[in-house]
Amino acid sequence: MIIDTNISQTGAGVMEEKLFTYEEFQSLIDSSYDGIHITDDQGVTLFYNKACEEIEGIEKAEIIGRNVQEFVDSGVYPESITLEAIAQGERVNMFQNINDKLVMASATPFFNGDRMKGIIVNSRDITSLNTLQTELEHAKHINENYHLELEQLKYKEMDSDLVARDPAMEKIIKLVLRVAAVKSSVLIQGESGVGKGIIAHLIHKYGKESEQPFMKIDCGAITESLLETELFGYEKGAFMGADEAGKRGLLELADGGTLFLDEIGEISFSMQSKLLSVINDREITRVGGTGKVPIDVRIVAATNKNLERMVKEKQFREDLYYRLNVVPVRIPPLRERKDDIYPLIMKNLEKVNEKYGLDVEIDPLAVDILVDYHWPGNVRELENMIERLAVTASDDVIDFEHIPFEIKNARMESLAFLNTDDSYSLNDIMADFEKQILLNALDEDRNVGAMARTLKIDPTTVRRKLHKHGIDFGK
Ligand SMILES: Nc1ncnc2c1ncn2[C@@H]1O[C@H](COP(=O)(O)OP(=O)(O)OP(=O)(O)O)[C@@H](O)[C@H]1O
Repeated sequence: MIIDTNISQTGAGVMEEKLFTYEEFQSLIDSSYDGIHITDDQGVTLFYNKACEEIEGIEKAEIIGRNVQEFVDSGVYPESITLEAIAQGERVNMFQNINDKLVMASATPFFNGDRMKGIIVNSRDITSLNTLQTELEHAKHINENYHLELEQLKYKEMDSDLVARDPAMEKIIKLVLRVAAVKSSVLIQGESGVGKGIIAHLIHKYGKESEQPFMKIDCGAITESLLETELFGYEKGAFMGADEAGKRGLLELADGGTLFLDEIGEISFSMQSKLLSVINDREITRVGGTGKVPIDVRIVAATNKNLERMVKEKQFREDLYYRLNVVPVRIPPLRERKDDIYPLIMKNLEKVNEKYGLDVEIDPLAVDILVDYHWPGNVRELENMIERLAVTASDDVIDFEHIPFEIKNARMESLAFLNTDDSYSLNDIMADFEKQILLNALDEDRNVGAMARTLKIDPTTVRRKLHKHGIDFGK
């Protein structure tokens, strides 16, 4: 028992067993939260409840007795689920955009024997569900960001010496905090003095193994045989002059923690193979020994060389490169993160003042010039420069005249182009400017692709312009 097979527009004979009067039935379906829309087998509306009025924005009086096709024709319905169910002779489900709402609808034919008598459509406004889901996702996103920001606040408090004010550097810190949480190998690339060492420390410090040892070795600073014994250790009597008791290598000493391989681009091919076996097998053999010692170390490597190019030129093993470069971190040179320069100047001035018991200040014009400078030696050069300026400044103020000629000159050179004389045409000035800009963007690697990205022009144009200005750019 629900709907009389003699269902009609007037509602006469609605209930088979007269459990409800027509009015009772009407108020029953009106109390439904879902929209209920009943039509005959042609799509003419017989019932239309209150929820439908709210969802679809159509008044009952307007729709009763009319064919739903009219509402499709007038654009109220994008398409009619009722007509679709009539055409198919079976239930149809659909999501529809009606009345600026997202509506989930289901149209079910009802029959008298084999003969279709009409269609009943149930509809539900799921806009709010959708909004809720979006809000939930948004909240999750905010939550993640808060988490990261909290981490960053924590790092700012703990690493008050580390400057990362520029958005480029902030991005790196976010990445570093993420990779710190997992044990993947990290390859840090960047010019000399950009802070690769400081970032390697940060990865260890924020990792789960921060209580475990952090060991560092500069692979470029020692001979191959020394590097081998330093890394792998040796058994007693392994070679002449060896320590009687043998020695544990850094890979063993860093067990459970981090081994920082600085200047990884400097290691020989045979050393590369040995390192690759260690990473693959997670065990080592000491020099002069035969036994295997298991190790569990996170490898962080750094280089100022272009390892990718070295791989292409067969100077670095490709398999080792991929093993090390699981998470690549590229630290931009200081000239590409100008927002860091001012805080670095102030921080270093404060450090030098404290170290030598000084009270030196810096004149704003001097700051301007230092911020404008392209710092080829990056943060290390800046640190040294501030120390030098602070300890030699007369009257406790670093002034314009204290700034070394080469730094002032770099700025003057660029300004000089603006001083035209009769023989100097606009084209000459522009050409000189262009050349200077190209020279500034030219990195140690002479990488045309990187230059193109920095200058936001295509590599062919970079090549053409370098050629035009007679700048040597390798390949
Ligand atoms: N973001 C920074 N904030 C504060 N000091 C920094 C920052 N980056 C680098 N430094 C300082 O600059 C100096 C050089 O940094 P670091 O040795 O980490 O550079 P690097 O890239 O490893 O250099 P290299 O390639 O020559 O080994 C260090 O004294 C370091 O403390």
